[in-house]
Formats: sequence, structure tokens, C-alpha cells
Amino acid sequence: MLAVSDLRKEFGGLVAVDDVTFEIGDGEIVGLIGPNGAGKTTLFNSITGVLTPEDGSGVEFDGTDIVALETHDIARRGLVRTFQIVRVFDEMTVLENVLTGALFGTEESISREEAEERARDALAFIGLSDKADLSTGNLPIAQKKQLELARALASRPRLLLLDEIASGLTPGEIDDLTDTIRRLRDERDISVFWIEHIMDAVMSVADRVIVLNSGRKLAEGTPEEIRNDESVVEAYLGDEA
Ligand SMILES: Nc1ncnc2c1ncn2[C@@H]1O[C@H](COP(=O)(O)OP(=O)(O)OP(=O)(O)O)[C@@H](O)[C@H]1O
Repeated sequence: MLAVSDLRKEFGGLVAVDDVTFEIGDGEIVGLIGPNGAGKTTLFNSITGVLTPEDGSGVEFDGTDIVALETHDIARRGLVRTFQIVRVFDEMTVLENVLTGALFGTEESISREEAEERARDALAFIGLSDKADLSTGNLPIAQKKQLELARALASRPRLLLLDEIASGLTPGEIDDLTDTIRRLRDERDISVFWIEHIMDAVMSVADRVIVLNSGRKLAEGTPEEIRNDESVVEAYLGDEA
């Protein structure tokens, strides 16, 4: 589904992402972890058209080269992301926020009725139906994060990129979130690529985990393999030192 090859992004002299290669298959949940400054967000931004990677970088989605495409075009093809700092429209209601995903996130042009049906379906799936008419600005952070997921879902993604969606949540809220992520894959056939600092959250649900360190792919494997990988343990200890 997603094939990233030799992806490289430099900022002046700093190599933020250093020739990273990996794939994400249909129906996979893949975690992306690494110490602060490892290049995780830069990698997301380079995949989703927010940043332009260096020449020679390859990003294919469903066999199409998407390196030169704009973010909205990439999203319409089914590759949709959430942000580290939630980006919902506070002055709109919850339903109106999700409608923006339904109306502008898909390649097909759909009627207002169809968009509302998709928006309500997404709210129900995420468990926010009873908040549909509330003003978004008053929602607590956990519900704003759910709202971002609902909006992404309403745009009918095939691959969802989540950027630290568990941060700031209580353990109970994290359990609900991981459950939702699993259901997105199992019931909606959506693949997930998830940056997360809260290790237990991502490890509990990921099929595979990729570890970045100083821009390079340090390790890749099952959660079990990653937990036992000495180079990974060292990278994290180094980060704390
Ligand atoms: N726009 C930018 N201009 C210059 N340097 C940048 C820019 N964005 C990121 N960097 C640098 O690139 C490196 C990778 O940063 P990035 O934010 O991708 O890491 P990260 O793994 O997402 O970190 P964190 O876990 O703290 O969010 C860091 O050294 C950072 O300072």
C-alpha cells in the first residue's frame, strides 16, 4: 500500500531523515517510535506532501508516485493524517468539523446529504454521536482527539497516519483509543501508521514497529522483537542520559 524508499530530508546541514526505506501493507498497524528529534514528524511530513523530500526519495501509495503531489491531493487518494497538536475548528460544532472531512477529503464529489451520512457514521463509529451538536471549543482534549479521528474517518481513508494521538490522555482513554484503532483496521479495512511516545499504547496494538534514531531506521520488527532489541534500548537510554 505504502512504499517508502531511500527517503531523505535535510534542513540546511542537518539530515533529519537519512535514506529511510520501509513498506506498509494492507490491513497493517505499524508503529513509528524513536527518541525526540529522531525524524518521525519530518518523515510523516515528507510522506504527506507537507515537506518536499530530497531528490532520489521514493514515496508510492497504491503504486502511484506521490512525492510531487500536494497534501490535499494525497489525502483525496486515501492517505490521511492527524496532527501532533490537534487541528479542529473550535468555532464549529462537532458535526460540522466532521463534515469538512466528508466533503473535502474524497476524490468523488458527493451531495450534502451523503456527506452528512458519512459524518454521522464516523461519529457513531468513534463514539461521539451524542456530542454532534456541541461547540468544539468546549470539548476536553480526549474528545478533540476522537474528533480528529472521526473527521479523518469521514474522508474514507485507506491509510491513516496518526501523530502522537495518545499524548495527554489518561490510561483509560488510551485503552479506548487503541480499541478504536484496532476496530478501524478490523471493521473498516484501514491501515494505520502511528507515531507514538507512549510505548505501551503503540506496542499493544501494532503488528510491526519501526524505530528511527538520528534520522536512520535503527530497527524494525514485532513489538516483542523491538522490546528485546539492544540497539533500541541503548538509543532510548542515550536519550534519557
Ligand atoms: N522545519 C525545520 N527546520 C529545521 N530543522 C528542523 C525542522 N523540523 C525539524 N527539524 C529538525 O529535524 C530533526 C528531526 O525533527 P522531528 O521533529 O522530525 O523529530 P521527531 O522524531 O518527530 O521528534 P519529537 O518526538 O520530539 O516530535 C530535529 O533535529 C529537528 O530539530
